[in-house]
Amino acid sequence: MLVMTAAASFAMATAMAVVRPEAREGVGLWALALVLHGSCYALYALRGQIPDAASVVLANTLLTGVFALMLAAVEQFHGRPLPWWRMALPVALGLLLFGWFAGDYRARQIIVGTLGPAQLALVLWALWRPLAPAQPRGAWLLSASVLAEVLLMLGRGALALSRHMDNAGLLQISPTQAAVFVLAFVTIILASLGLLLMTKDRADAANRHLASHDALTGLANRRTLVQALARDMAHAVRIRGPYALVLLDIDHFKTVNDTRGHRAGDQVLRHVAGVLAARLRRQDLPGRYGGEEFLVLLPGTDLAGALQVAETLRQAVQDTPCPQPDGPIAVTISLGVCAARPHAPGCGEALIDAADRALYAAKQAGRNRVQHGPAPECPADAG
Ligand SMILES: Nc1nc2c(ncn2[C@@H]2O[C@H](COP(=O)(O)OP(=O)(O)OP(=O)(O)O)[C@@H](O)[C@H]2O)c(=O)[nH]1
Repeated sequence: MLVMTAAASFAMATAMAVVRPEAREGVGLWALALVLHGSCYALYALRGQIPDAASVVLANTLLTGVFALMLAAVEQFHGRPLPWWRMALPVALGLLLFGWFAGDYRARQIIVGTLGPAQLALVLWALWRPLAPAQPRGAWLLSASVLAEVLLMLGRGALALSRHMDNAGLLQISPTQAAVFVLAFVTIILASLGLLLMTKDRADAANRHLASHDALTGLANRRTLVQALARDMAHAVRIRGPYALVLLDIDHFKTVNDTRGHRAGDQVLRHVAGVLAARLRRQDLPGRYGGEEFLVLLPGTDLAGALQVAETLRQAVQDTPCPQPDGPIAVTISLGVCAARPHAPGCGEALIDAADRALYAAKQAGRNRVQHGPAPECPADAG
């Protein structure tokens, strides 16, 4: 069983190194912990055949190193590097105690039963603080495994303390000992899968965000806007409620690119996105519709409300120049507004076309202004 646990640890470490070779989210540190874990159990298995300094002192000290690396891995997952001394401290303490009590199996069980749970409690603390991971299923699996290991070590420590454990040693075959090794085998695998699941869930969430948001401004991208509009239309048709759109475009943006450079142009786009997002209600959805054009969806808003929102946005952009190292860039926007009480799902496209025409009118009228058009005719067959 000891050899199997060692082999499983090495195999799991290899799998983790292969599955996520970038190893930036604690996976590399966790794989290293598994290598130490495998080495520790390999040394346990050689008890009696190699000097006790290796099979007792080194093996048990390696176990404190395993838990220290697990803590470092979880901290790294959360983007908090663990100072080296916090890793070294329990290892140094372990080396001292296991060296001192090298000949006393019961005393060593008491040390493992106190130092190990204390280290693993820190792992759990680091895992859930200050906030639970957004997708907690991997963290739950890891926590349950770590908790089982903690209970196991506490139980063995308590048995040793109450002298209900004879001093025969690690390789004594007993049902308790066998259960302990099976549980240790299972928990290390489940805990490792828990961490892998955490990194996978995080990567999936990042991919979903990438697919639905504009990489430059962080706002919703065109695809998300179109999907949200279709969903909103169905809702607005059902409740026969008002719905409005604002299509806006940065004025003379080409001049910004030409005179201040493309990088400054990108910063102006980010800046305008920030101003829009800061001024809107939670239920409104601003997004980048293309190039230097933004679309704002305003559910439950009539024309008067939409004109008010558009004017607030225009004023806010005008009042907030984009800060740059070589001097702020004054920015203005032109806005086209359209509102309707949609009666057919196909009204969304008609609304965008109408807002586009209003935006064109705003540009023609001199820019830095809001224009609105009449409520559009929706496709007759769509409702
Ligand atoms: N920096 C940067 N520029 C972009 C991006 N997307 C589009 N553009 C530029 O936006 C500019 C749009 O220019 P035009 O369509 O002529 O519009 P404009 O200069 O704003 O003029 P008006 O809209 O009529 O006021 C072009 O120069 C595009 O290259 C981007 O992601 N980053």
